[in-house]
Amino acid sequence: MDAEAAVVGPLAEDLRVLNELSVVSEVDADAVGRAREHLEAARAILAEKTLDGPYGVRFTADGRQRSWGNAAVGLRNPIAPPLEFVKDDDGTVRADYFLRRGYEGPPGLTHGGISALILDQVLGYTATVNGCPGMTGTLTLRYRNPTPLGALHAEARVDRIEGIKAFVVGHISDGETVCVEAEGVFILPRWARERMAAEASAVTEAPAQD
Ligand SMILES: CCCCC/C=C\C/C=C\C/C=C\C/C=C\CCCC(=O)SCCNC(=O)CCNC(=O)[C@H](O)C(C)(C)COP(=O)(O)OP(=O)(O)OC[C@H]1O[C@@H](n2cnc3c(N)ncnc32)[C@H](O)[C@@H]1OP(=O)(O)O
Repeated sequence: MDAEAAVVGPLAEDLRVLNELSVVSEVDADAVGRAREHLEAARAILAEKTLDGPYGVRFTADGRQRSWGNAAVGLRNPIAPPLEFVKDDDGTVRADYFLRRGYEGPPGLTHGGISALILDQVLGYTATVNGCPGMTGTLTLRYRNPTPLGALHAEARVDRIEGIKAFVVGHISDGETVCVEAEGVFILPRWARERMAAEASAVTEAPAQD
């Protein structure tokens, strides 16, 4: 982990814990007030210097990609569980992750929208690392069984690629039972196709070099 990650990663992790405590803490009103005074002090320090816009995608000096603001995988983003992906030799992508009690939807269970967030990211990443990056065009979910909170597993594989479209399938399980199944169509957008075509023709038309 690089030096910046070692500083900002633990901040996001602290905020994940605070998010859960906001839901489950049973301390009295006086204690809540005291906690908020500390949070106000932290807010003032962190707000001293900020980006003007979203984090976006950044690159390190050696070319590694940082999606640190991403709501599913972002190292800096306390909303992100976060997910960490492993890619198998056959192109399958897997993630073991843990959902704290702040991700609740139905009582005691994972919110269905959170499962959609996770599957969108897992399937989209799978398309990208299998050579067909794209925006989510359509994401179809089947909520087969209730999804618990806690330790969960997601995985995805490319079903087929048709030109600019990757058809990806995947699921979330609790280790034993498949809870949510997903199918996604990921499409290389027109603007990206046009940019790539322009770059290809610029290379073709470049004068020969001695
Ligand atoms: C070098 C550049 C690389 C560029 C990479 C670009 C993106 C990569 C982004 C991230 C990758 C990184 C990691 C992955 C992680 C993240 C996963 C989360 C991703 C998201 O969270 S992302 C947010 C939600 N997502 C949107 O915000 C999309 C909004 N929307 C649009 O940006 C356009 O709407 C788009 C691009 C979908 C299509 O636009 P377009 O102009 O390219 O489409 P066009 O009309 O040319 O159709 C071309 C062919 O796609 C078919 N088609 C069109 N729309 C369809 C649809 N909705 N469903 C199924 N098929 C569809 C047509 O039927 C035709 O098919 P056919 O050729 O067979 O006739």
